[in-house]
Amino acid sequence: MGLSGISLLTTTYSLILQHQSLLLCLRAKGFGLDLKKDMEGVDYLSDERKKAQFDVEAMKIAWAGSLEAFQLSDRMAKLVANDPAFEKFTRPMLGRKELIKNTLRKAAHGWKLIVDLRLTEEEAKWLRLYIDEPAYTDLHWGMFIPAIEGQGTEEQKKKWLPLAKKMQIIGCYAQTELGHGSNVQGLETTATFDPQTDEFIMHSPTLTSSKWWPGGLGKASTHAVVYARLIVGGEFHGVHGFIVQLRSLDDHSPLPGVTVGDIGMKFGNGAYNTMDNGVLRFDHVRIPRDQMLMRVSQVTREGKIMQSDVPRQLIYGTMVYVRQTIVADASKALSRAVCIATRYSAIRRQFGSRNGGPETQVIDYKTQQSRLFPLLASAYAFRFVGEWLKWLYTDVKERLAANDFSTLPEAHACTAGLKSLTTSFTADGIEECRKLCGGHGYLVSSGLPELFAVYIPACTYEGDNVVLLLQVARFLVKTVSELGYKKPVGTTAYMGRVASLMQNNCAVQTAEGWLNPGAVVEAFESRAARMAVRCGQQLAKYENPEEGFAELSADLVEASIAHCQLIVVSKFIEKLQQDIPGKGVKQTLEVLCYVYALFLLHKHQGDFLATGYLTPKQASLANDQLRTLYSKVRPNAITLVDSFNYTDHYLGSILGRYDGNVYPKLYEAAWKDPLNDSDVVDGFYEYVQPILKQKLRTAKL
Ligand SMILES: CCCCCCCCCCCCCCCCCCC/C=C/C(=O)SCCNC(=O)CCNC(=O)[C@H](O)C(C)(C)COP(=O)(O)OP(=O)(O)OC[C@H]1O[C@@H](n2cnc3c(N)ncnc32)[C@H](O)[C@@H]1OP(=O)(O)O
Ligand SMILES: Cc1cc2nc3c(=O)[nH]c(=O)nc-3n(C[C@H](O)[C@H](O)[C@H](O)COP(=O)(O)OP(=O)(O)OC[C@H]3O[C@@H](n4cnc5c(N)ncnc54)[C@H](O)[C@@H]3O)c2cc1C
Repeated sequence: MGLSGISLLTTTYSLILQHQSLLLCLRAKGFGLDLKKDMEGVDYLSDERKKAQFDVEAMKIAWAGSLEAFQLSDRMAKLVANDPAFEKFTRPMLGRKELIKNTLRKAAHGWKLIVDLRLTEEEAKWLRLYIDEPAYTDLHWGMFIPAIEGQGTEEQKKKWLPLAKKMQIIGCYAQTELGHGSNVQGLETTATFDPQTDEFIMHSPTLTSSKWWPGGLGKASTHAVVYARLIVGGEFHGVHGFIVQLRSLDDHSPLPGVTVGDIGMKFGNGAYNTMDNGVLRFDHVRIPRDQMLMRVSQVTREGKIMQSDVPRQLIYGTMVYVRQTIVADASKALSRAVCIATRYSAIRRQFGSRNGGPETQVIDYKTQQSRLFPLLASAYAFRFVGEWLKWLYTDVKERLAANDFSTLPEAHACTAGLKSLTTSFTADGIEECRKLCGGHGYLVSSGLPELFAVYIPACTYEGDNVVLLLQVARFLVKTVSELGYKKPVGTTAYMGRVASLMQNNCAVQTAEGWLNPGAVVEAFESRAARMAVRCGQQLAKYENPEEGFAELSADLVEASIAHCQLIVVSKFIEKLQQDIPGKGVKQTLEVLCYVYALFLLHKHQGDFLATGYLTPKQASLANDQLRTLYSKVRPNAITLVDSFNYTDHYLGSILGRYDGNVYPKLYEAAWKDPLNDSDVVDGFYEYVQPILKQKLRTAKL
């Protein structure tokens, strides 16, 4: 018997096992048989795993970034998965109060582990990821502490950071208000200096000045960094951050003049409802002068404003930091959804049975591949661009500490643009994964609805994605307008070759011609440069640049997307120029890199054609190549998602189980639903039976 014969037999056998275990479960409900007799311990995806053309263990390390990073992440994943305190299956069924209490309990347990096991900051971040539940601690560690680190003076850091890092105070980041989020300069909360008492008076003068949204504010925080209009001597001196105590450290009650609470339920069950997003109002609350974060500007005892050499934009610095972390998190959320959809697509069969043989695995349908594999490739692309962005941010942070602010504008543009690009794509990608799983994807037990609900606000928080792309557009327009006298550097260096990028057209003649990193990068550079220059030319027609910018904003957003996609493609290609050990690892990543680039090229071919860089024939060759690439991904699909090294606990999905034992577990889970605790539903006798028993007086229905 040939290899294919053996494989057919094994597949058929796996299928029979699945059907057997399903039958056992069915009987379990109907005839009282033991559910445990389902095929626990069988790996239904083992055939798929045998198809891998690369070393999976080496790919896990490439995905993690290094052996050490892999080991660290793996240790934390197992620590969480093996600790019953972090169970999360019941989460979507909890009421809000229970949900929040449950989250507080988990956060306390997580903190205890951090202290008892003396975990490093890096380990704590992985622990948080695998606990997989948004909590007030995210804002405390992710925004309150970074705001003090970035905007506080040495003295302020010395006073507040030890308290915060030992969690003797809990802080949040209170910027957004009911009336303003995007427009930070439009905030209405006031901080008025009182020279008599050497204090600031924090006040909420209008309803719309109420702080609204800050995570951790609603119920947990004792303190906040509050962004408010600085008023000294009756004059407005811009928006600044102030450390304000909100609740008593004894009994947690709000301090006098402070009104604080939760803003209410958000989208989905469980999901982001584990977070106490809050509302906050001040009624002339006094704080000492030294609680204004004073690295950027200082207010003296006499009420003088002193500006340091630090640019004003540093007040927005915490957002740059968090946007960078959000890019790294996009690859985690997308890869998680893709892992679920890929494994399930290999288990799920529909149509195509011949002579009583097995039906076709849905992953073998070309349409399924053309929807799923670009998402898989994007997860890897975002992982590598996130790695690069972390490096960029670390570099900027070191420079800022040394008062070198030269790279801040580029860091702002990159973090804003990539945050927008990766979160929008990931949110859409998770929903696509749900659809790729058919009906079962809509079940909470697939893990996808909650993942979607918890993820989508990433398109809004830390800057609405369109508002952020407009920031990138400002940066691009400025770069284009300075081309005559200033050499562009960093991610806009390609603009320095704008003349040739505008002139030279694509030289690709065959589908294989697209398997060339130079050709791919040049295509993305030309498209981005041409779109930015075109916007610049259009803008020049307006007398008032702001009016022109507003009028052309939709085109400017598209130019920003083109620029950001170029960054992701280039960073993937640069990654592949590094040494990546392991049999077949680099080759497999090369395939994914081309899938990512050519998928984008196909999706946005309108841009490439309209800018005149490509001919329709060349665009069509790219699509031909894409089809070939999908066939190369297919045998590696399962092991590519195994390489994320996600535990079943983290995935939280029956469809995405490592062993592929989907049907029995779905069936079992259904019977665990509280609705199935009794055969006759609560309310039947009051509301259903009377209808059944009614005697209709009219026969017209
Ligand atoms: C269990 C135990 C656990 C243990 C702990 C473990 C550790 C856990 C760690 C967890 C980490 C996770 C952290 C992540 C959590 C994520 C949760 C998210 C919660 C959400 C928070 C928020 O949403 S906070 C609020 C965010 N708000 C915004 O983003 C507002 C968006 N708006 C703006 O950014 C701005 O207002 C603006 C940029 C859109 C406009 O501002 P403005 O009108 O002032 O500016 P201009 O357009 O005129 O620009 C002026 C000038 O400034 C430049 N610029 C703008 N922004 C920046 C910037 N950020 N940095 C640098 N420069 C900037 C701009 O380019 C202009 O420059 P010119 O040179 O003048 O052109
Ligand atoms: C889950 C969640 C958690 C949050 N956590 C915090 C937190 O911890 N701390 C905090 O301070 N804030 C927090 N926020 C608030 C968040 O930062 C803001 O909601 C966000 O910055 C968007 O601002 P906005 O709500 O004012 O949107 P808006 O600006 O009102 O956006 C509404 C629409 O207008 C469009 N728009 C706005 N301005 C422009 C423009 N100039 N040009 C074109 N279109 C425009 C937008 O694209 C969008 O379509 C959180 C929000 C959410 C959803």
